[in-house]
Amino acid sequence: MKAEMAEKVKDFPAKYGRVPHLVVILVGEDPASVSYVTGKAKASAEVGIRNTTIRKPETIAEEELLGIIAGLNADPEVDGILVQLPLPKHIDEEKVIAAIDKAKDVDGFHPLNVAALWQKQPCTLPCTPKGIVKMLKAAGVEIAGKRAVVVGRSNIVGLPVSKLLLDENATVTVTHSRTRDLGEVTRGAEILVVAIGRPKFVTADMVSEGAVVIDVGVNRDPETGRLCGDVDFAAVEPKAAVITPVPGGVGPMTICCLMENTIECFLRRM
Ligand SMILES: Nc1nc(=O)c2c([nH]1)NC[C@@H]1CN(c3ccc(C(=O)N[C@@H](CCC(=O)O)C(=O)O)cc3)C=[N+]21
Repeated sequence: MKAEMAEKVKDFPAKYGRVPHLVVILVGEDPASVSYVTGKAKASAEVGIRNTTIRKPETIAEEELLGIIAGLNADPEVDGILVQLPLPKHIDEEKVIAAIDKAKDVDGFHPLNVAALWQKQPCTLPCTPKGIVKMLKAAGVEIAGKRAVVVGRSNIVGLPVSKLLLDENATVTVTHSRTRDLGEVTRGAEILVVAIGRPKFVTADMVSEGAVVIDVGVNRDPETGRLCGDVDFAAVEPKAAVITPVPGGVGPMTICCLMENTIECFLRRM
């Protein structure tokens, strides 16, 4: 994907006079957030997208952050705005996301983009759910008619990926912390998407032979301190038809979709 996008972007200066410009706002110094933001800058460079990262201290006032967003909204040379989440507790995340121009919302988190998604109208799709469906298709997984089980009901992954799978005509079950007999439900999955944020939560006994397993988790393994997913990969991989690893699966795909969304926002403005 990155090579294809780079090929396309190469022609943009001649065609449009400039390349797409993504602005990432990072508040505070959480090491995980710093590492994700660095990943986004690196991918931008590979694709030929201009990246500006604005770093602000943890103590920034909500008003100042909203002021920065207003400036970026008004800047004709900014195509995409991403505010790295989570934000410090004194800042209202919903208010900040809603302040971003919907046309520059490369995350697809703006309430108008969310509404458009649920109404099947054209919109910027959230990066992780979009990447998951792309991966399934690229791997030749038929989605229509399949039993898909989503573990987790967050606004950024669980809910939107459920909607996208429904749009692909899967029969979707959304499970969560209050689901009874979770293992029984997940064993019924032909496609299992796990996004709950608990290291190695999904064990081999919860997965049926031949299932397609998508692991959205980004956790630290409490024993080794290494990055790990929500799925116990070593135990589940032998049973799965296909499975995404962590690292090297959904995370990099999310970043690719962010690049794609940035290009789409740019092209809509041209
Ligand atoms: N406004 C906003 N948009 C986001 O898209 C967003 C966010 N806030 N806050 C945090 C989450 C998390 N997220 C990841 C993206 C890529 C990897 C990724 O590429 N991970 C690598 C490993 C990276 C490493 O080694 O730390 C991998 O899985 O192979 C992980 C996590 C985007 N998020």
